[in-house]
Amino acid sequence: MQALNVQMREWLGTDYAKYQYYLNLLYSIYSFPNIVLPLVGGLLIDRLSASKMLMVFGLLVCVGQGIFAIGVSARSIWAMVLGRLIFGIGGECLGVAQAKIITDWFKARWLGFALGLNLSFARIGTALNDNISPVIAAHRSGVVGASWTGFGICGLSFASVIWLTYLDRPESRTSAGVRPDTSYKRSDRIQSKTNNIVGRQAINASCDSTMTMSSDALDEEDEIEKEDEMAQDDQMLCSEILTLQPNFWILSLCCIALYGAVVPFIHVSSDFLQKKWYTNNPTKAGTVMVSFDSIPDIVSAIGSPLCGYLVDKFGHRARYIPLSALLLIWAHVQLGLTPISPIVAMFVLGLAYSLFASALWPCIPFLVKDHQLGTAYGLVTIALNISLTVFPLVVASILEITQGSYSHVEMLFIALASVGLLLSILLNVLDHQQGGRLQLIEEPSSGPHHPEEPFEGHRRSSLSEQRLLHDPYNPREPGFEYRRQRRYSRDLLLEENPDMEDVQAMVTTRSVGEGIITVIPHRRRPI
Ligand SMILES: C[C@H](NC(=O)[C@@H](N)CCCCN)C(=O)O
Repeated sequence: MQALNVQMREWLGTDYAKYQYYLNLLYSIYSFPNIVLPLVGGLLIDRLSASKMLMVFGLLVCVGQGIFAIGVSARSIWAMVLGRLIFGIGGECLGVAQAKIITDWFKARWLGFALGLNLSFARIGTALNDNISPVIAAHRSGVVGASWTGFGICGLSFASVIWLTYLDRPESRTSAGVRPDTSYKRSDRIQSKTNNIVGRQAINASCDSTMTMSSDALDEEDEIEKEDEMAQDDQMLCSEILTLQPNFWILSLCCIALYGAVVPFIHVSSDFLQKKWYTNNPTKAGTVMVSFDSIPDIVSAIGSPLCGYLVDKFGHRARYIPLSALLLIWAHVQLGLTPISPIVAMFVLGLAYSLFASALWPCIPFLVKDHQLGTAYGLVTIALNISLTVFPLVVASILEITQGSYSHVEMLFIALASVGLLLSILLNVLDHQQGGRLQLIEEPSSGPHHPEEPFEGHRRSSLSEQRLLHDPYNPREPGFEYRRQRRYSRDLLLEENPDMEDVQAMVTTRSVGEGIITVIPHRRRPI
């Protein structure tokens, strides 16, 4: 929207004041419903399935952009508003579903890098939109052409949603050892429970059964049944939101403060930079500002996957957050209170943006249980949208009251970054007291898996870090099912030619009907 500012106003034929009202309305209508709806989206993702919901949200994005483009073609502001409303609901919930799927697949390794790469594509999209939309609009087709180009891109995005849904199907998850999606797990569990019951009845009923069960195997079966019962309870309930740990809520507050110190600034940065540095040189401002505006997004497009990689490699993810808050304070002090050229400060801002976004989102899976992930991402997305709704309005009010004084606006951003700094220090202190879960290293596994290893994947962790892991064999611990599956598939894969006898030693087989057996992977216990 901002990219097409002038051209859109000319196309709609409205005066400056009315257009500013429309522009704010189009932005607010995107964020406002997302103060609540990502929670609904997240709960649906946890209770149904991330890839099914991804399809729904992807469709909403296409429908929303289609209605918006129709509105632009017909010069109907209300159709444009409706389009943005639907686009916003779809877009933000789509982000929640994406994060959930990425976490499911990369939780044990490369999570920071994978989430960072996802952020990188969002930033590239923003930078391309900022720079290419005005060029398209400057040609014969104008803003109508630019809006329909946007619709075409949403169509391409929907095609990749379909592809992703295919890649993320239950069988691929199972064969890759990835935690199955909720709806599949539930039907699968009902089936396996039925099989267990049938198997047990068959064994109990036939004294002459050729299959005898050792007492160990019977214990194992009892444990599996107990796990099944416990897992039945592991459906995300709304009431569980209140039981999420304080560190999760502090992280959400960090999200409000830090995004609030970056995104609303990017929205006004073009005007600010022109007023402060290029007042007497509008031509230079006109040519330079496009790229200046995009510096934080471009730096973040490159920086986010790199920072994500650092987080994966060296851990300490929560420590990057106060560091990024310090960088934000530096950038805003330099921009707001000094006459030094803004280029360096804009780079620093982009670096901080990369750093906190790629550290903050990968913290979430370390703070909630697996079945709460969608809801947790939804809640942090709500925090993000509170920030994106409230602070642009605060910036607009400050500009109105101070008659356009950007020094006062910069004071707001410095204050937000400082609040982010304090909150992130508090997060680190609390996390340290609880054993440092947020600082763990998740490293790509390479060598063989040792049976005594207490957690899935190879990881360099200090003793204090390991102490907090409690019992990784406890079905109530976050990621239990995931770890069991990973152990099982890794054990099979590590054998170049898995010998059937070895495989049999890892599983219990049950005859549950004529010609039908169930295979239950054994739980490995630490030696
Ligand atoms: C994760 C976070 N998401 C957002 O800020 C969303 N509002 C979508 C932004 C899409 C890019 N303009 C982020 O991108 O850091």
